[in-house]
Amino acid sequence: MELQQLVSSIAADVTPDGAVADYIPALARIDPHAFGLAVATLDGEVFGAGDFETPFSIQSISKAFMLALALSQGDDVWSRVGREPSGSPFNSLVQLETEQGIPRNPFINAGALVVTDHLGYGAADKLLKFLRRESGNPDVDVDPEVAKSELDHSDRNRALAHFMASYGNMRNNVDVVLHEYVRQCSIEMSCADLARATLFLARHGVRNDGTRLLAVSGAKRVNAVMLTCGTYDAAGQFAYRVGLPGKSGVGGGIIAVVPGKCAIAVWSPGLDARGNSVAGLDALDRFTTLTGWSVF
Ligand SMILES: NC(=O)CC[C@H](N)C(=O)O
Repeated sequence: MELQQLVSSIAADVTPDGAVADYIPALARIDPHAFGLAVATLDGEVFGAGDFETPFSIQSISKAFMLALALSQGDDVWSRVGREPSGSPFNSLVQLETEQGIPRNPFINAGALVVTDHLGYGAADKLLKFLRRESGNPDVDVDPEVAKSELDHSDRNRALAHFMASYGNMRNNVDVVLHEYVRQCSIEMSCADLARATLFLARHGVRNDGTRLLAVSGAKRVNAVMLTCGTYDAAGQFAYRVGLPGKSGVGGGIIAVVPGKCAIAVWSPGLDARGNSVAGLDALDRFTTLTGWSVF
C-alpha cells in the first residue's frame, strides 16, 4: 500500500478516546476528538491525514529534542541523569530521594529539568531555533497562554527542582530552570512539523540541511532511551505494541522513529492513565503492524 493511502486509512479507522490532561488548565480546553497523523520520509516528503497540520502543545516530546541538543555538546550530562526506565509516573518524586537527586532518565520531568539546567539560560530559545530549522516552519513558537498556565501550576515540578538542588544537582536558579522548562513544553507544532523535525533521528544524526547534529552513536543512544523511557511507566507496553523508539507528551502527541526509513508524529489529545495518547498509540500500533517497520 502507498504511504498516503496507509496513513489515510489508519486515520479513518482509529477512534479518539481517553481524557484530556487537565492539570495544566490551558490544555483542558482542547477538543479530545482531534486526530492527526504524519509520516516524513528521509527525503523530507510528508504524508498526512486528519488534523496533521493543526498545531498542538508538544509538552514532553520536547524532552527528546532537549536530550539530543545536550548530547550534541558532549556526554557529561550523563553524570547528572541516568538512562534506566523509571517504572514510575512522569512527575514522580519517590526515586529521587533514594537515588540522591539523580533522576532515572532524561524523559521524566526530573530528568528533563536536569537536562534543561545543563543547557542553561536560553535553552528554550536554542530548542526553538532548532525546531524551526528542522521543521522548515519559521512560525513554530511558544504558546504564551500554555506557558503561563503551566508556570502557575508548577508546584510539582518546582518541588522536583528544589529537591535536586538540595543534592547539588541544579546549577542555575530553580526559577530560571522552570521558566526555560515550561517554555519548551509549551511549544506548539503540528504533526507535519514534528515528523520533519524528528527526521534527524531516522537519519542517524544528520539534519535536514545535511549537517550532523549527532554522531551515529549519539542518534542510536537517543533512540534507545526513547524506546526504553519515552513513554514513562508504559514504555514496556509501547515497545510491545509499537516496537519503535517513541516519545509522548500530555498534549496528546507522540513522535516515533523508524531508523533509516521515516519519522512519524501522531496527535490525539485523549490520554490513558499513564499520560499517553490513546488513539496515538493505536495508530502507531497499526502503522508498524501494517508496514512491518519496527526495530525488531
Ligand atoms: N508528560 C508530559 O508531557 C509532562 C509535561 C508537562 N509540561 C509537565 O511538566 O508536567
